[in-house]
Amino acid sequence: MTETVIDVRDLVCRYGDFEAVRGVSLDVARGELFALLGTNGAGKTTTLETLEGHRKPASGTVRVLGADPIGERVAVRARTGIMLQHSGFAPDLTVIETIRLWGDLSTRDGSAEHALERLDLGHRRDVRVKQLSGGERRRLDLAMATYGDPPVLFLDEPTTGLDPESRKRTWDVVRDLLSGGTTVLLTTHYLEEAESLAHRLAIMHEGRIAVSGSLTDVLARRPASIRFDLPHGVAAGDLPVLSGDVDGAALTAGQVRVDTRELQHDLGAVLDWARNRSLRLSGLRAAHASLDEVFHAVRDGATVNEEVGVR
Ligand SMILES: Nc1ncnc2c1ncn2[C@@H]1O[C@H](COP(=O)(O)OP(=O)(O)OP(=O)(O)O)[C@@H](O)[C@H]1O
Repeated sequence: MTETVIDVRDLVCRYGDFEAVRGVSLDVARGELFALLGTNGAGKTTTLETLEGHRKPASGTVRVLGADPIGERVAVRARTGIMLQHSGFAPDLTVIETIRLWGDLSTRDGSAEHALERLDLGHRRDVRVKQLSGGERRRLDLAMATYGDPPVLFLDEPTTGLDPESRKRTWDVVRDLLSGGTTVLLTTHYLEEAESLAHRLAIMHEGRIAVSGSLTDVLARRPASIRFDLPHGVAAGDLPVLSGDVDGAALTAGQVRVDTRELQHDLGAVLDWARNRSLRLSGLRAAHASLDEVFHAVRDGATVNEEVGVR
């Protein structure tokens, strides 16, 4: 049986009269990475802050390793690594002094050198924090969050501002931690980060989870597409009967664009049709919806309140 490490039930958070989180439920199993995506102001950071014990829910429950992050703060903090969206460093301390200070404050045992090496910061150990690049600071943040190998990590936009190379290096570190059994809840604005790392994900919009599940579950919320150029001499009425919708305006312009929930069936029908007529379909493309398309549909309100795949 999979062990639930992070459990959020019907979470509501308010800032004064404003309801920033409006009934969010999610769970994350041991060794799993759950990515929380969403529009600006969707409530991702607020959700994360309640799990980190920084914010008291207006209602609902949050549990980390079975404990209440506020009521059992000391026990939970010792076992969670937190990477905030914005962190404050003492600018005149060196990198190694910063992480050692962190180690002294932490209730976890760990090695400052190991934490730095893991994030490829060993060669920067004697540099003052104020001299680090933005990307190096972000890596120092992650080194501090992962100091002493906590079993749970909360990462709030860990790769924002990193160049693609540094981002990929960070992903490798996160993958290593996952394979060692670490449980991760991550927020990000980079959809490819969620595609690359997440076992499951949710897209939040205006305080609610609009859609969640595995990547396959989430992509299945939007129709797949089939595209090809209308072959020369073929009339629109000659096209095969498909379960999906054919875009009439595109057809007038000589393009066949079909949005379908039955990709395999409709693609098979198109290929059979072309083979029987010895037609060559130029520009043929068939694809599931992308995460980007699902995200935009959520932002535009198309799939809000259609949760899928929540265990
Ligand atoms: N301290 C605060 N006081 C009042 N409103 C706040 C406060 N912090 C956040 N909010 C509001 O709550 C909502 C959720 O904010 P939150 O930071 O959780 O969103 P987010 O999904 O993390 O956004 P982003 O992707 O932009 O970081 C937003 O409308 C935000 O303006």
